[in-house]
Amino acid sequence: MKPENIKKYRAFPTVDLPDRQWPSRAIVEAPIWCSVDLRDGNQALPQPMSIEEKLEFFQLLCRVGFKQIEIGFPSAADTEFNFCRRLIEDDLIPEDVTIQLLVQTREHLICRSFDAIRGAKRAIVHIYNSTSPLQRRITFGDASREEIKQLAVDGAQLVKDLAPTLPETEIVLQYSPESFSDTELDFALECCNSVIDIWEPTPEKKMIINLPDTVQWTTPNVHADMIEWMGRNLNRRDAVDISLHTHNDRGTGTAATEMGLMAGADRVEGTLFGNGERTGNLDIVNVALNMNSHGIETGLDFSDLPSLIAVYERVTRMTVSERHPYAGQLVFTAFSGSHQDAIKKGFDLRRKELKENPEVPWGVPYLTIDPSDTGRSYEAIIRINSQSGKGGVAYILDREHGFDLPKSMHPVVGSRIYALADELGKELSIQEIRDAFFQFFVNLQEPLCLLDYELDHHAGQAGEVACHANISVEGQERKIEGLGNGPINAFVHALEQAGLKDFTLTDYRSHAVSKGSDADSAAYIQLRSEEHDSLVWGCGVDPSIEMAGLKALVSAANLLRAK
Ligand SMILES: CC(=O)SCCNC(=O)CCNC(=O)[C@H](O)C(C)(C)COP(=O)(O)OP(=O)(O)OC[C@H]1O[C@@H](n2cnc3c(N)ncnc32)[C@H](O)[C@@H]1OP(=O)(O)O
Ligand SMILES: CC(C)C(=O)C(=O)O
Ligand SMILES: [Mg+2]
Repeated sequence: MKPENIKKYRAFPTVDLPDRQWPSRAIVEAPIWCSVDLRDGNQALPQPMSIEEKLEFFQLLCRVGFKQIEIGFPSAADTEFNFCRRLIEDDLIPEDVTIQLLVQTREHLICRSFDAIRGAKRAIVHIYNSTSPLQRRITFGDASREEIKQLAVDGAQLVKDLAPTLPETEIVLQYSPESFSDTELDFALECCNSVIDIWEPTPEKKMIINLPDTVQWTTPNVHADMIEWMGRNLNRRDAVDISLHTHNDRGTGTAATEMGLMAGADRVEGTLFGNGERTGNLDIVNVALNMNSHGIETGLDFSDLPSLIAVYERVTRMTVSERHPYAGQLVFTAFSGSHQDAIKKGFDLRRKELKENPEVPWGVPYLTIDPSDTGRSYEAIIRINSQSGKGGVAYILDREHGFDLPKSMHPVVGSRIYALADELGKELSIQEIRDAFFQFFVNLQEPLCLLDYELDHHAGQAGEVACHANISVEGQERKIEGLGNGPINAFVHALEQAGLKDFTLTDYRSHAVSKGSDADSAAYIQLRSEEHDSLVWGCGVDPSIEMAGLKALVSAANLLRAK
């Protein structure tokens, strides 16, 4: 903003609460959760959900484990009303789930809402009126505090009067001093206490006081102070569940909710992935998974985020951004080399430690949780572009293609492959990484090519093997033979006899390839150039472990010649 424009804004007042307790408290248990996807989320969609879409979303919320679900604003529109009727008439509300509806403290709207819930076993009737000075002055045309409090009182009284007309329905009252976030605390308290006094809740039959961070005007610590102050001063505190309802205007919905819980709130309203007015409601997935990541059970099952996202994106026509906490496509993905190195080492060590102790606590650098706990596959964790490192390339070749490269081979393979990504100016797919590995290191046949070979295991002195091989060198076929204490040594000897050995074999590994359609073996051979004192690694892949070794040697010899 330009300085002259900033002058029109004012600092937000803080709360005088020198003995505040919340900063030294920790979250140790989950709150009561209430999804407001079908109301606050829905009311903010360019194209609100149809009845069928709301129904699919409702069933999804039930599967996740929500026991309280705000299903809409039935007095607002026929779709909303009919959705509520559909749930009740088709008996679609699970026994342990309570529906909640929202309604302004206006008589005709409350009456219509009662028509909507007729026949329900239990319903939370959520009434609200705006209370802030801004709304009193602007929305309600300079209404006095008394007039605004009266809206709350009249609304609560009407709900109390109507409740006995639905004897089969247990009515729970919820009151929101809407715009609580910029309401004077003493006035918010006055409105809430008036409603509590009318409803007369008991610890056995509680009511809900929802304190909405309708528009976030200030920092989350002030929100927490406000919640702690209200908790200390509300009438019948033991008969009231204090509920949080944060939005995200300052990008601090999650922080405000977590601090609000530390400040004593009992309940949290929010939506999946933070859909809702403007910057959205609190993202419940975020808060619940934050709790899981500290070892707290929440009663909400977010173990398959990809399938949740698929339904959410289809029915709301919103998208989950790539950087969205826990849910975004890229939030567990490392492109950069140093992160990949640490993650690969973390996973390797974890695999080892788990064998000794299946309960070993989570601890992988850069990953606050195990991505597989939210249904994310490991393949997305490390992706390769020009910023990547050897560890990342080795991880993909191992995890995705089954090639467990010797550690000293990582630098040469890594640098060759991320240089290719740089050259192409793009991320390499898993298949492209395999193709590049094969192109540069595996079964190389130029200029030296092993056409076929035979081994005689009873040749020479005890234990020696004779190798008779047909090779071609720059297109010229030759027959060569040699003796050694194994096939590779015998082949090396054959090359030496033919004047083709200008190297020393310095390392050799092999293993069965655990991925892929064919059962293959992979062998890795390191050669040192006798002339240039340089080292190269080559790889051979073949169904026969013997042939894989010979191919690895030929690949390495070819790489040495290309130096
Ligand atoms: C922060 C939140 O998310 S609050 C929830 C917001 N959600 C929605 O509004 C979605 C559903 N709403 C609707 O469909 C409509 O607004 C309805 C059906 C509820 C009401 O429709 P209408 O009466 O046609 O229009 P509208 O909402 O503009 O009504 C505004 C009037 O209600 C008054 N009003 C607003 N809230 C309240 C309240 N809680 N108690 C009493 N009066 C209220 C306003 O002061 C205004 O009065 P005025 O006409 O004398 O100026
Ligand atoms: C109706 C209330 C709870 C609301 O959605 C808000 O204040 O944000
Ligand atoms: Mg809201």
